[in-house]
Amino acid sequence: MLEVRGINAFYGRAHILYDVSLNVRPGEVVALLGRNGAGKSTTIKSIMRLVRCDSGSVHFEGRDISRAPPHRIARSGLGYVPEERRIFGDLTIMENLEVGRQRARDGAPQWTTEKLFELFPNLRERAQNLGRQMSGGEQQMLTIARTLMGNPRLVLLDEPSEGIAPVIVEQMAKAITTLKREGLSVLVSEQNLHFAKLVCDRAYIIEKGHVMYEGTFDDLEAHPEVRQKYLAL
Ligand SMILES: Nc1ncnc2c1ncn2[C@@H]1O[C@H](COP(=O)(O)OP(=O)(O)OP(=O)(O)O)[C@@H](O)[C@H]1O
Repeated sequence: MLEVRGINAFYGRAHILYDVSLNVRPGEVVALLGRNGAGKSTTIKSIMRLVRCDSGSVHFEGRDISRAPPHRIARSGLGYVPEERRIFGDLTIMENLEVGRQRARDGAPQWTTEKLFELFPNLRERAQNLGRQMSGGEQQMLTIARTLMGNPRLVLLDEPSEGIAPVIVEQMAKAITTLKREGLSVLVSEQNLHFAKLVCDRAYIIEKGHVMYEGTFDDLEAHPEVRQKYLAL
């Protein structure tokens, strides 16, 4: 479904990702784990072509999107939820959702505002409030909901649990499990191993721009030295 092969990414002259490869199969929720600064966001931005990549390729549903502009990639059914929750503070929650609306897509769950309010009940209560009046956790939910309004087949979620209260993290985990049940594929970048374990089928670990591990959470459980080396703070 999503196949990243050997990408090298750069900010200016700084080489950040080294031959990063990973894949997400249809219906899978896959974690990209790693410490602060390991290269998780850069990997996700590289898939969306928001960062310069000099080699390798990205295929989405069999099509090479390595040279496509970001807006074209987003329109092809690949949703992106950035870490820095870019909601519109002067628009209501309802209006924020409308901004994300795209056509229905074959093979993708179809979202309405009503269905999204079932997924994130907090948003329903505050549908007419302005974006800027919401808490960090609610803004995170809104960013995900707005992306879902585009009816994507796969979503890239950049650190959804970062900086939000534990009770909201739990709601987020439940929501992602529902997305999986709806048939959506997800690549989620995370530092929170507990959260990732709750929602993901398997994981990649990235460290200093290199993929160092690929496997299931049971494998990871059985190898505390891997967790210690690449994930412990
Ligand atoms: N715009 C930028 N210009 C230059 N270097 C950057 C830029 N953004 C990130 N970096 C560097 O690239 C490396 C990878 O950063 P990245 O944001 O991908 O890490 P991350 O794993 O997502 O961590 P975080 O949890 O901090 O987001 C870091 O060394 C970071 O300092």
